[in-house]
Amino acid sequence: MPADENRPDLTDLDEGTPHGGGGSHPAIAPGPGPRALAAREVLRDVPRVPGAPKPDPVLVADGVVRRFGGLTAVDVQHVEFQRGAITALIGPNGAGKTTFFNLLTGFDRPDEGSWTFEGRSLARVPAHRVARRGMVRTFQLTKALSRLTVIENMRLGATGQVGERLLSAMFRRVWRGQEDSNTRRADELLRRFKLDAKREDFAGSLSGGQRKLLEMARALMTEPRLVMLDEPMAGVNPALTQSLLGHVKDLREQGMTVVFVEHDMDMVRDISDWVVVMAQGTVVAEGPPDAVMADPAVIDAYLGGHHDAPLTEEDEAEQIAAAEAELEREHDQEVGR
Ligand SMILES: Nc1ncnc2c1ncn2[C@@H]1O[C@H](COP(=O)(O)OP(=O)(O)OP(=O)(O)O)[C@@H](O)[C@H]1O
Repeated sequence: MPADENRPDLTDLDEGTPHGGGGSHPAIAPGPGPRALAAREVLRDVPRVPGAPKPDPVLVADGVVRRFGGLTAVDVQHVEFQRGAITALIGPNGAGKTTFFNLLTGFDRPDEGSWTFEGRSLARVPAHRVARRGMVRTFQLTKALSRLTVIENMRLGATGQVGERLLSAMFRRVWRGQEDSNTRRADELLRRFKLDAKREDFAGSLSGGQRKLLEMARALMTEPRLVMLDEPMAGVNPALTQSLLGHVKDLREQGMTVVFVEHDMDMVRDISDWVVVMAQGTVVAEGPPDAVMADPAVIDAYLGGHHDAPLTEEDEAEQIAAAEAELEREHDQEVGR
């Protein structure tokens, strides 16, 4: 996404917003459900440090490194995601969140590292197999998928996930033999996501929010246990925000684990049980939303680490001398010397 769009308001980072209230979005569905309460309770005593062990981790990554030429985009030593919880992965632009998502879900390969889902290694497992094992991610509707109808997109979701171009190319082949049970499931999901009226419309004609709902509904075709959402709020207008948040919370109430990347701090605060913060490829902080957002290390990461350190006397004298010299130069120019 373009830099700076949807960036968190830093003034907002250290102010607690009451659950479900305030912020740029309308209030969301009332009160946390039983699984939300259970997830928060189970995470209550987890140490608030990067790499903290979780009581029941469903996804665990170790030493995952991805370099692009000279740039190390991801260098995650250790991170665990708690089963049944909603975990937000946040961080400034370029922190490596999407790259880390791509690595975990088999859309990209790391230079180093290992990770497991439900105790089984996923290293070198391609994306469509990762999906069949129960871990899916949403991905944006590209032009190719926009030219298919809503129901066609849903049927493709049932195939697991492969590169989008291939997905689109596979469409005709996949279409045959898939009609019955998959279509039933697709129609059920479309009803649940209130997209049934759009069944025969081209996906490209949907609004931003409806596309996000379709992405989520499509990801559920494989009956996953872990759903990874990449910026679910990007491009969603306020009218659909509440519905989207409700659906994400509903995934947790149905027993799924959710990990999402998001810049929208209201959403992060409202629905996350736990927040993992990345900066410059590494995990720099972890904890419950309000604690993380008040953490100086997090604010520092968003500010780029350029906090002013106290000046030494020498530095101060140097700065004053430089400023005086500058003033003198300006004065000389003014008087035409
Ligand atoms: N295919 C690529 N080739 C080269 N550099 C890449 C590639 N993909 C990502 N990068 C670089 O890796 C770094 C991490 O990018 P990534 O998109 O993962 O960050 P992000 O935290 O998801 O950022 P944003 O919040 O802006 O989406 C950035 O410096 C980016 O420019």
